[in-house]
Amino acid sequence: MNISIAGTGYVGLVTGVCLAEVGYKVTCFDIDENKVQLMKDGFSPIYEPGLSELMKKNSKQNRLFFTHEPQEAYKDADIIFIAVGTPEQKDGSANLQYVESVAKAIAENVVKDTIVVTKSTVPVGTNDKLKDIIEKHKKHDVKIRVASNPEFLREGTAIYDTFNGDRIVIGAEDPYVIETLEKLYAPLNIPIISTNIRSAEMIKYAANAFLATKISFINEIANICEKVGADVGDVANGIGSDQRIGHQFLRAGIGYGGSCFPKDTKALAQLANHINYDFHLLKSVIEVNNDQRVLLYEKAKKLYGSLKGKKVAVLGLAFKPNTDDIREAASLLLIDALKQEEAQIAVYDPIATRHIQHIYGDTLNYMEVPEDALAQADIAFIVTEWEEIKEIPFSTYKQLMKEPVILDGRNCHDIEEAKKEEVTYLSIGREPVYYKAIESYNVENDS
Ligand SMILES: NC(=O)c1ccc[n+]([C@@H]2O[C@H](COP(=O)([O-])OP(=O)(O)OC[C@H]3O[C@@H](n4cnc5c(N)ncnc54)[C@H](O)[C@@H]3O)[C@@H](O)[C@H]2O)c1
Ligand SMILES: O=c1ccn([C@@H]2O[C@H](COP(=O)(O)OP(=O)(O)O[C@H]3O[C@H](CO)[C@@H](O)[C@H](O)[C@H]3O)[C@@H](O)[C@H]2O)c(=O)[nH]1
Repeated sequence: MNISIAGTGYVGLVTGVCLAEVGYKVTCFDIDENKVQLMKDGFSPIYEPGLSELMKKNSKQNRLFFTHEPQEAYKDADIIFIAVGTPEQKDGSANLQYVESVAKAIAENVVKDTIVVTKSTVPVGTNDKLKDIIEKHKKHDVKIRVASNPEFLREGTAIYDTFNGDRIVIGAEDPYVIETLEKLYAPLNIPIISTNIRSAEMIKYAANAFLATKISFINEIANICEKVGADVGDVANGIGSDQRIGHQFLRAGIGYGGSCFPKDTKALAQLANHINYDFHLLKSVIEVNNDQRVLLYEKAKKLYGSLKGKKVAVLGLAFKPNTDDIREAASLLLIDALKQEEAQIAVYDPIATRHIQHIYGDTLNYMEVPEDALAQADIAFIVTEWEEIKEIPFSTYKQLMKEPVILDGRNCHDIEEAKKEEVTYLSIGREPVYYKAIESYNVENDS
């Protein structure tokens, strides 16, 4: 069975590599020529633990190929996965130009019966549209069948998730398609849920919206905890122990980011809007997240009034650990606000720095180690909970900073430890720890 993948972002490349790993011949196609050359040379264009090794192994064993020629990719394919981006448009809805252009390219190049499977996250009804586009533009008399097969992998654990997913969703109406895809995925040994195409498309948005709802819910509980002397960590543990609720996605913090939750929640709200359904709950989830993302900055403002000229360290730039992705990362909003205030900003991330550098150029100081960012800093912001950032002890902050004022957006440290170590430590949804009154501390305002 020949498999082709259109788009070599996280989803496309990981899917391609994992299917090659279980024995299929896979051709990955991308319109970005440089990216394709990089992959042909054996390098992964994205940071994802374990990916480069599997890429090299399967290329060497002649199961994994890369091309930027659509004809080479599509002509002999039995199954073509569409895995290109569906970014957010100005009004929040999903931009379908990339999936639609893949559909056209498929139509122009296929010469045999093919199943076209959409892995990209697309609004309900898109697969029907793609089928129409293919039918309209196809050059040969071949049968094109379509299926929706949404992807649930997380960045940073994408390979693990692909081999250990909770379920594979196959949305298709044609029994031949269902049977073929069930066979394709059989080596992964993951439960398959078969639905019609529209339900499969909806499952993806509903899953992301539900997880985002859990996060915004716990973040609101956190904000209340701060005001009433409760600890959100204990509360999350207390409610999460109820199996009906579960522990996952109850980590309070500075909101959700990344390439999926922000755009997919907005796209679902827009989808509802288009059918005149007011999705109140989801709109609130988005609003809560927008407020949450500026919380650390607001805490700093309450402490100091103005941040002009303050030396600040931003620890962690990626939207979460184990990825270099900065799409919709909380660090971006924080840096923008700090720049506006004319603070002096030193940033550190184990791997995402170059992407931030691309945006901010020489307006920030880029540090190779976190200690250099902390040296003589007035305030440290913990934005991404990388292991190595979590492991920095309070003693290091004390030793290096002018005065240890730590604003932790990911609740990386223990409150009692902060008290014992005599640092100022403000986190999310937990008791604030103030040490030594900096003259402008405005503790009353914080209550
Ligand atoms: N990133 C994730 O963790 C994740 C997880 C599940 C689902 N998704 C969804 O999967 C889709 C892809 O996301 P991503 O983050 O992997 O994408 P990405 O934005 O990282 O990469 C998309 C790739 O597609 C390529 N491309 C654009 N137009 C093309 C065309 N016509 N033909 C071939 N290649 C083309 C681009 O050059 C790019 O390399 C999105 O719909 C996203 O919502 C993403
Ligand atoms: O308890 C939590 C869990 C996550 N987050 C934040 O939520 C965002 C997303 O995290 P995560 O879900 O781990 O990362 P993604 O790689 O964006 O994966 C999500 O988005 C993908 C793209 O659709 C889906 O495939 C995955 O199933 C879904 O988890 C990040 O900013 C996290 O910091 C929290 O704030 N608290």
